[in-house]
Amino acid sequence: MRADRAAAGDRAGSAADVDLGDPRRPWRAEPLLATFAAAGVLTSADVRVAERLGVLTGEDDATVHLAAALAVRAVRSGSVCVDLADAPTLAAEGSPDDPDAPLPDVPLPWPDLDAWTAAVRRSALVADGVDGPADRPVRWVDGRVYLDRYWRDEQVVRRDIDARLASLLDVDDDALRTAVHARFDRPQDARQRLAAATATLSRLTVLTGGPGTGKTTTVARLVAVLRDVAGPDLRVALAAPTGKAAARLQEAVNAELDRMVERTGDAAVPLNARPLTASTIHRLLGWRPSSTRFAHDRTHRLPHDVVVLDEASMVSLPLLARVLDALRPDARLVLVGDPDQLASVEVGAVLGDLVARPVRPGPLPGRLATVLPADVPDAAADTRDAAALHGGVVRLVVPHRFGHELGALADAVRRGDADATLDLLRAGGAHARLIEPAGDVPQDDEVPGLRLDIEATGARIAASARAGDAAGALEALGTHRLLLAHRRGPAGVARWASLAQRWVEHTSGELHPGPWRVGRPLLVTTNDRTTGLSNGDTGVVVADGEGGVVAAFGEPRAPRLVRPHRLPAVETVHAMTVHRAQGSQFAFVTVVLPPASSPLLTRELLYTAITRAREHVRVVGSADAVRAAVERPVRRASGLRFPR
Ligand SMILES: Nc1ncnc2c1ncn2[C@@H]1O[C@H](COP(=O)(O)OP(=O)(O)OP(=O)(O)O)[C@@H](O)[C@H]1O
Repeated sequence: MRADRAAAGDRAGSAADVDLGDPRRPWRAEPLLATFAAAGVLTSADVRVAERLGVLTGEDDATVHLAAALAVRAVRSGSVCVDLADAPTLAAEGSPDDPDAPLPDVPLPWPDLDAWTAAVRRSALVADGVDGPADRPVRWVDGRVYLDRYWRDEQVVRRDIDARLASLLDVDDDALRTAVHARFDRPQDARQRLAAATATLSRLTVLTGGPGTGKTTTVARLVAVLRDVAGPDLRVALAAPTGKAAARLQEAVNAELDRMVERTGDAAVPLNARPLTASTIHRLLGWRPSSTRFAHDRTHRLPHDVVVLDEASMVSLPLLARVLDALRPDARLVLVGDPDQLASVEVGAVLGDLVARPVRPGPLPGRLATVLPADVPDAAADTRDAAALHGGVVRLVVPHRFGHELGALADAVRRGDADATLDLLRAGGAHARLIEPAGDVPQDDEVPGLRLDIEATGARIAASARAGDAAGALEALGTHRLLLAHRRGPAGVARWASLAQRWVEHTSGELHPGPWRVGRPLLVTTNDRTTGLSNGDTGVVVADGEGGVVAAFGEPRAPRLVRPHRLPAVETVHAMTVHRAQGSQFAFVTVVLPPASSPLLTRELLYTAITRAREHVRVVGSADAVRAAVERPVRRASGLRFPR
């Protein structure tokens, strides 16, 4: 029906009226854009921005407006740009930010690609090519259409990173070799040695690996190597995209440094200013609530000699561009993360791009071969990892923590092997399990084990919370977590969280009725300077032993206690989205998958969900849904994977 209305508008040759009841749809738009909006490909905002840009630049060609609107849509769905040749396929896959929107069900009037490209390139709205004018809002480069500001961020990243890789720092090979072998002395440490040597020699290191492959351990020890080689006063910054990830990084790095001191003695670890602190990337850059700019930028660089960014898969393209702007050209940047996980909720999949992009041959592999000849991947046997070294990419491959089955399962998903994934899930065993519901969406009585786990976790949390044992309550909070792809709908957080709440209350009863019920699991939903709590932090309300209550957050080993009246906005957390859970791990994870048709169901989503589990994962979903997820890698368009 929407398409009929648009077609009617088309015939009239004037602005079309489209679905007045739906706020996402423009109620008046030019016919071509109205048709795409009616089909759910564009939203009202996409159309409005494109039409406005047309007015400002005097461009009245509707196909150019369509390209601009698709560039806005691309950003909304996490892509940096839209490839015009690919646009029809992408549109047919539905809208990732509105999974409930229907897929286009009528053939859409896509312009002829050659004519469309020619119109875009000669438009006054568009800068044509890398050398096109700097004052146009949209840019076309090799078939890709960008909103210009994202193209500029992409250029910052591309140019800065290429410059970083073009030359090496002045380091004494013998000192480096000695330090690296001293800090990583086991045979299985080969890749970790390589990472530490890369971080010392190169101004860019990309340290990747699946869960438990030793990334954080490597960060701690490479800081020690750097200080051994470059001097104890080296200024090191540790940062992560979220407060929770930063807290985890700080804890893990300092614990590893303590272990090193235990092993080798304080004198052998010249680590000034220990313990090291970690912050969010925003805080490191000097985020100011009243400004759109960070305190540190090209004109006021960060003082650090080394910046380590953990959980780099969650870093957006614009944020990495701001980090590179703020970093001194001679400072080292170490990006650490797992590129197979879900990318940033904002624009870009920059870690994945840096791992996948073709790089020019650089000096690093040759130098590493001199320093650590036995540890450099063999170009004949390990082509991919050997070539990646030119880009500063070191991949850790030995899982040290993961249970055997969980590692194999995560690997099958990562490789896109749906049959192997289903076989491993169906084989059951101690670490993984598949529960296949009768219908498209699981009903609560189809997962009795889930109810028992949620009740048991709730009871453990409540028992510790009642006893005033904050560490025990936080420990119990990490026992089991229910994860979902969607926020709303039958397979969404809202429905499953309220079910979980009913189950928990059913067993434990209302201990202390009201908002600060003892044992209530909390999720912080905003950043708060006063308490230092960040969006995504989780905690528990515990008894304070004096008849009152206090909320406990952070790591069980060092709980942070905050009185309820000082808390920022919080929610009860019985279930969360997979996105939210990124950067956290739980002993036991249950993930409820949406129907196979959901555009949110992707390989990265399933991989991220599975790898949140330390011991066991239960996947609730149809075989079709598992297959759809494994076979659908997220496609985020970006120019970084191309030569220019
Ligand atoms: N070379 C090694 N040999 C043996 N054990 C190691 C090695 N490197 C790390 N480990 C151990 O493996 C476990 C996981 O290491 P670590 O936490 O550094 O991994 P990670 O990749 O950061 O994991 P995640 O991404 O899941 O946080 C730790 O217990 C650590 O002590």
